[in-house]
Amino acid sequence: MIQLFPPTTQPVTGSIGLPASKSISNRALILSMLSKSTKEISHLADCDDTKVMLETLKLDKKTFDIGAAGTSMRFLTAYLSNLQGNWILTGSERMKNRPIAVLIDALNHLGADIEYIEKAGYPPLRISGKALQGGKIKLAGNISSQYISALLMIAPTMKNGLEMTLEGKIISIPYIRMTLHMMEEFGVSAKWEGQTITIPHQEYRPIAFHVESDWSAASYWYAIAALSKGSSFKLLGLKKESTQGDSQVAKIFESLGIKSEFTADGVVISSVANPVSNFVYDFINQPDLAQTVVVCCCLLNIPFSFSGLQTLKIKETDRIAALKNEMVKLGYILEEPEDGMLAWNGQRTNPDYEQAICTYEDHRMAMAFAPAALIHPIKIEHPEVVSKSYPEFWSDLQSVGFSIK
Ligand SMILES: O=C(O)C1=C[C@@H](OP(=O)(O)O)[C@@H](O)[C@H](O)C1
Ligand SMILES: C=C(OP(=O)(O)O)C(=O)O
Repeated sequence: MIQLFPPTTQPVTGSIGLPASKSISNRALILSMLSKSTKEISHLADCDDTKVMLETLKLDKKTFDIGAAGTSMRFLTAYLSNLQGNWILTGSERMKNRPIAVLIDALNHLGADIEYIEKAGYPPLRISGKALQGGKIKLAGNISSQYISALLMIAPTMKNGLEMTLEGKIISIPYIRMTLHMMEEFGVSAKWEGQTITIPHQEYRPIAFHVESDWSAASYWYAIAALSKGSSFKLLGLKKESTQGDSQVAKIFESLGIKSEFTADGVVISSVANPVSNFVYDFINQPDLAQTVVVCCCLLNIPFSFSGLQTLKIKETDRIAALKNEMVKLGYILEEPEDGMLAWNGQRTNPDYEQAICTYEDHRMAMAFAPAALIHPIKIEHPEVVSKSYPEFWSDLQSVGFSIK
């Protein structure tokens, strides 16, 4: 557990070399394998979720423990089911409770041979890999876009390609677009019309690839800027025109008083204006920003009504329950008016600063609550969880004057 203290001098300023995007890194690694590329992937993420991907893709074992990495589990399931050999994929206790049936049913329908080792519908998985023929499938588009990205990436390698029809409301769309965009960079084209994505059989082209910095990681710096009037940070390696849906954080925080100015090597963010007095937002396309914005709005005393949060229950933890449990320790009472929503009407209770914030093996719980140190005394349990996506998070905070005990 750590106790986090704010910088003694404010406003806070600094230049932050953000981590590389794990979403882009993990796609680049799969696409690089599929294109048989020996070319460099530069600025590859150095986080747990990418390390486990790199380790597994060495294929020097038969059983791989994927830990808590959702993208790695889903992308590797599709990749290995299409590759000759017998493989076992397992993961953390939480991973064994994150659903994967939609992906397994789709792959098995395409001719894959994947069995559940413990509980039906969840990892661990036994995969008898073989070249898949491809064809037509239908699958739910409203549970996790990672199943869709996993299937899309192997699609052009299958003899008959893939025609995928998505059922229900499609969630996390920017991540699907990111996959298709990167596949295009690796030489493969796709057609997306309505609910159907079609990818004929094609060859991937090996290319050198540079990974952008992570816009989701940038969100914690936006929150710090919003909570410390007059503060300013340069966030290195971010691009305005990004395939990352979480680049929308710049727009979201405009409502919270933050200006974003793009330069050749990143973005300069500064707190310049007063925030809105009430905030309504639909996070369906940016689920990973929700925790940052929920915590930040409470701390700014801005009542909110947020929707599009239905997928938060099956991420690293049930993030809706975790936010409600932990915000109350700081004295904010959140409500869940209906499934997929979280709201705060300004209702407060006495905070209990003796209670540390629990992080539930969720990196984003630790990082979303860290900015709270600017307003409340705060202790955070298991701060090491940040290594899932942002290993240098605490040292970056220290570099701008936060202290940790
Ligand atoms: O494809 C990706 O890189 C991701 C997709 C999203 O998951 P869902 O599609 O399950 O919402 C997101 O939450 C996750 O952190 C990364
Ligand atoms: C949901 C996340 O990751 P994943 O699903 O890849 O484990 C995340 O990083 O917030």
